[in-house]
Amino acid sequence: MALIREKRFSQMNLSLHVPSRVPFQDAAAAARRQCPPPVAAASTSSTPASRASQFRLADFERVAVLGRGNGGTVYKVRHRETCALYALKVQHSGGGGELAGAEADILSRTASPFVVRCHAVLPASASASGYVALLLELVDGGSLDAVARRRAGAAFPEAAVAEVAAQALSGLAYLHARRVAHLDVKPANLLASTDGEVKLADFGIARVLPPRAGDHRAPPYAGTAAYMSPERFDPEAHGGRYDPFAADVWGLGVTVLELLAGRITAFKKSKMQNLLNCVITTKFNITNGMLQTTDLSAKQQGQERHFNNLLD
Ligand SMILES: Nc1ncnc2c1ncn2[C@@H]1O[C@H](COP(=O)(O)OP(=O)(O)OP(=O)(O)O)[C@@H](O)[C@H]1O
Repeated sequence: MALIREKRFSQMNLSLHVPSRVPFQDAAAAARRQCPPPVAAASTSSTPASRASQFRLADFERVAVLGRGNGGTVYKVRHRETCALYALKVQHSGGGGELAGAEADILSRTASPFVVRCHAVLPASASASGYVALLLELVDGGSLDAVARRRAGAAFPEAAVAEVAAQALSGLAYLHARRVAHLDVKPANLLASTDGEVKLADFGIARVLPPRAGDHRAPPYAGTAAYMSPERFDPEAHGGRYDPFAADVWGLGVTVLELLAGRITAFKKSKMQNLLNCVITTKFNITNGMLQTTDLSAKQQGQERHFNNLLD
């Protein structure tokens, strides 16, 4: 419970120490530059995260702060040479370096339109000692949490939630097929673009799990309590085991309910499963808490972008 309290407390206090100075120029310098209209670097770029040596922090100038979390600060940055826009997640070395490395390691295994892309890991250098930064694809609409806050508690239209659910499930299906469990699925970790794309982000506590059937021993307690399934919230009462993949589906279920209701609601497991199966319009299917998919591509082609107007 102490860990739960610690996590809840840290979630309330989003102004935890993050570096106030990072070694790249700020918006004033950016404004002096002659750049064409800003474009985000292509999410389908062939730049793998492992080619980190191509980029240095000094290659970027800061445009704005996109968000702050427990892991660090995320900046909107512009590449000086190409003027391409990125998100730069800067983490402090007090444990953050290791975490950023794990996050980068997982992101470097992924190349899905439904998962935020990591273009490079920018390691600490002599001039930037203590900082580790992930150079991420910029998702220009921000998190669904922020979108929901702008709507001041108004529920999302069902068609928009269906679209969010379908894309998030596509991301989870992709990850789970590679044995990656996200473990922190919630509106704050789903990013939306003004083009209507939804992407899973923040792999700070994600895990690559060994190929083994059945339940896994519960990973160390981490995540966001409100989005945890009962067996994850209290593993001891469930034999110390839960399925991390089913836990992701649960987190998405709570997310869907929250977007539909405009707040977190109480529910039973069966209700969650029925709700997800009703709201999703693709061939996804939730059976016994697990995500089943068939013929992803056929359904993806038919997706509509219902929630675009929410981002205005
Ligand atoms: N690629 C991105 N494009 C646009 N905005 C982003 C991007 N990545 C993160 N953000 C913004 O920054 C915020 C914090 O990012 P993120 O969740 O990755 O940080 P964190 O420190 O790991 O957070 P947490 O404390 O929830 O674990 C997000 O909620 C979002 O608003």
